[in-house]
Amino acid sequence: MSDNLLSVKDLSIAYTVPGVDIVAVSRATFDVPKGSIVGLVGESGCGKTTMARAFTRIISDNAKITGGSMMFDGQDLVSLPEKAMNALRWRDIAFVPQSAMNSLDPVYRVEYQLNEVLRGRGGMNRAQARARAVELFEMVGIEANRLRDFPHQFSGGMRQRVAIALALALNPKLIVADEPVTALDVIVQRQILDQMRDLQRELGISIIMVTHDISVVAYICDRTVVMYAGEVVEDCDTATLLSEPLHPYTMGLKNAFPDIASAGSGTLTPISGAPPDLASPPSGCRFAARCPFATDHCRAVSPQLEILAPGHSVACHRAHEAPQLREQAAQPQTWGELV
Ligand SMILES: Nc1ncnc2c1ncn2[C@@H]1O[C@H](COP(=O)(O)OP(=O)(O)OP(=O)(O)O)[C@@H](O)[C@H]1O
Repeated sequence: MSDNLLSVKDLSIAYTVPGVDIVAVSRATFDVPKGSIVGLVGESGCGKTTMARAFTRIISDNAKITGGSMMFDGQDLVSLPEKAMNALRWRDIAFVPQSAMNSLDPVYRVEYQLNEVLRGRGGMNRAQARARAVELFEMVGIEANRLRDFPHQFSGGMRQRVAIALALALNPKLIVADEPVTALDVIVQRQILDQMRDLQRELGISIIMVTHDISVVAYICDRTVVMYAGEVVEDCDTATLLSEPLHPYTMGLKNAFPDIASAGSGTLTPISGAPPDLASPPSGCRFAARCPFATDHCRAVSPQLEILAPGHSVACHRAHEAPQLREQAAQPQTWGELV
């Protein structure tokens, strides 16, 4: 029996827009161990949301999974018939979308929206649904008398808690949360992340946490998958990833974000430049144009994701030189304008 709840292997997802194919996710490979929080981190546009949505198979009409597998509890979500996939949604895999306002309809009271899931999908009767709604609100720290409120009557942080309550409604095994704390101030972020961690431990569920902010993964994730331009470039337990990153992009991300636990002190060094256009990515390493350590070989040949140490994969030709590169990466001048 595998210790992984989800195993993603060589997953590719492409969007078709007139005249071009945008490969938003390219041969992504990583595992989500049972009972763990796994972060998917990378800059905007690197394919995190596309991949996160693929786990529920609710993707845009112009998107297509073009290869690979997603083994969830013994079933491949890529090839699962739609009826079986639909049965898994909410019950086994629940999604918390990027903005809680997107998941809450402003014209309906929150209890009505919980009922849609509890009664509509969970088959509960009125009394069972009411009891479960009260329980869910207690779990996320909101008083039950607020169930009759409309979404606009809640603060941003509370709306996010409601979205988490909705995701927990039918006791899923996996919650996929897309930037669940991004729009919130750092104190509320910390409260919500603490609560997600407590609930995850209490219920033994797994969470995939999608974020552009490495301080969020540092705060809450057991493992972290770093994505760049549609590819997984590093995958490791979070403590090792932060203390001994092997990929220059991970080293750069670490310098670019404040520490959530210290509420943002210290100097930040951004990675200059922008990710490549996914409609025509470069043939070598996709990060080469922004990497202070790139060589001609990096620009010419795409590095494969390889296991360099137990549980630590990286896609970088210079990963074996990481200790020296880390020292240089810690200097802000290393990340000055690249030509
Ligand atoms: N419906 C769509 N049609 C065409 N291209 C799309 C569509 N949705 C996303 N893309 C493209 O796919 C790529 C990956 O986008 P995606 O939203 O998955 O990235 P992301 O890392 O989640 O970024 P963000 O945090 O900004 O949402 C981007 O180049 C984006 O422009």
